[in-house]
Parts: sequence; C-alpha cells; structure tokens
Amino acid sequence: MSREMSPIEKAKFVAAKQATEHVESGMKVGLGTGSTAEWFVQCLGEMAREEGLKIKGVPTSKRTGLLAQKVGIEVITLEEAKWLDVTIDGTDEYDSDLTLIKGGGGAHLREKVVATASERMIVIADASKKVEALGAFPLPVEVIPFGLPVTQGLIEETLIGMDVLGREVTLRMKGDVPFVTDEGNFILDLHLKRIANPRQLSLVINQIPGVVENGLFIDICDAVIVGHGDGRVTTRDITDNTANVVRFDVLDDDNIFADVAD
Ligand SMILES: O=C[C@H](O)[C@H](O)[C@H](O)COP(=O)(O)O
Repeated sequence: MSREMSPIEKAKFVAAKQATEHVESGMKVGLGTGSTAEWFVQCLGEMAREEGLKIKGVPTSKRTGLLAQKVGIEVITLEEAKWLDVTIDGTDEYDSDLTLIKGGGGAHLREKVVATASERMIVIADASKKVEALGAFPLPVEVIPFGLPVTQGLIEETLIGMDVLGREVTLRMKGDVPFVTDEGNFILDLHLKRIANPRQLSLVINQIPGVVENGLFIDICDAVIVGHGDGRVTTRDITDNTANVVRFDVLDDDNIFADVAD
C-alpha cells in the first residue's frame, strides 16, 4: 500500500499507523476529521477486520462517522460514551507548546468538544504542520448564521487591538454559498499571519456574541505523532516523564516500527 503513496500521504499514513499503538480493545475512541484522521480510521478498520479489534468510536463529524461505519467500527454518540479513553485527530498547525489551529475542514467545534471529553488527545500530522508561531493557517471561527455581518464586524474591530500581523476576515464558501458546518453554522476565517498570544486571542474571540468556537486548541493536546515522507515517525509527548524528548521510529519495508533513538 505505502509504495504507491506520495511522500505527503505516506507521512500521514505512518503517523496514523503509529497512533494505533495507543488503541486497544474495549476503548472508547474519539475519531478526528480530515485526511490524516481518515488514515487512522482506515487503520482501525483494518485492525477490526484482521485482528478482531473491538472499540467504540465517537466521530467528530458526519463524514468521519460514515467512514467509520463503512470500515466496520462501532459508532456511538458522545452522550452514550460520556468519557473517552483517547481522541486521535489531525491538525492544521501545531507549535512547540502543542497548541493547535484546527478547523480547516470546518469540524473544530465537535473536535474540541470530543477532545476535551477524552483522557488524552493525540494529534497525528505530517511534518509541514509544525510552526514556530501559529497563524499562517487562517484561524477558523464558527459563528451562528443569525446576524453574521454584526458578528464579523465585532471580530474585525476586536482584532485591531490584538497582537497579530494580519486582520482580514473572510466567510468560508463552498462554491457560491457559505460553507455550513455539521452544527448548521458558518465559518469565518481569520487571516492573522502570526498570533503572538493565542490564549488571549482565544478568550477574546470566544467572548463575542454570535461566536460559537474558535479553532485554537490550548492545553488540550497531549502528544503529537509526526509522520515524514521517508516513513520516519517522530513523537513528542508532553505528559510523560520524558517530556520534550523526541523519539524516532523507523518504518521498515514490512511496516514494522523499531525504536532507533530515545
Ligand atoms: O476541521 C478539520 C480538522 O480540524 C482537521 O483535523 C484539520 O483540518 C487537518 O486536516 P488534514 O489532516 O486533512 O490536514
């Protein structure tokens, strides 16, 4: 399978494959959204079919829910699960504190709810998602459709006082109409270029009437598993005792991971 992949797809795949090490039968698992998370769901499906893995999955989007059912994963709601052992999800950006920008696929609201209802959140990503400062990727903000121009105006006004490099705010479109989230809301993308203080920005944005949730994930992500185009996987876990130590694993031709450094 991996031989025909582009380097970027291979990077996503190896990160997703490595993340399955954190899943075992009996667990309740949050299933992220996006192209990297889809690899993870596919891997779990394969384990369910070939190794009898039995988990209950809580999808973070309708799209992921459909895929999970298709590959043979039992899907339950968050209400049924109440609490999850782990959530595995992709990201659009992450920094050295494991603060994230998510929502490139418009799913960050449900993703944040699911991740915060989980014992651990593990992010899977290709190496291009690592940034020195967050903000090159536009920050998605989910807003209710009612009074959209008012909410957008308040966000624009608020950004004037914030330490960011760009201040353009655009309504996300799907063709000729606004993109609509699974919760029936719209997305405003904030083109900030560089966010000096993500925590302050997140608090201020979420105070604005009409805003449901922004795409900054702060103090939520516990570990990032980064895949590389050559099959290497780098893990950064801020919750274990070896915090900040990077582990390198190598994917050999038979898809077997072996530690080569600690
Ligand atoms: O709304 C979408 C999610 O936050 C995704 O996890 C994020 O956009 C990353 O997606 P991908 O793995 O396709 O880059």
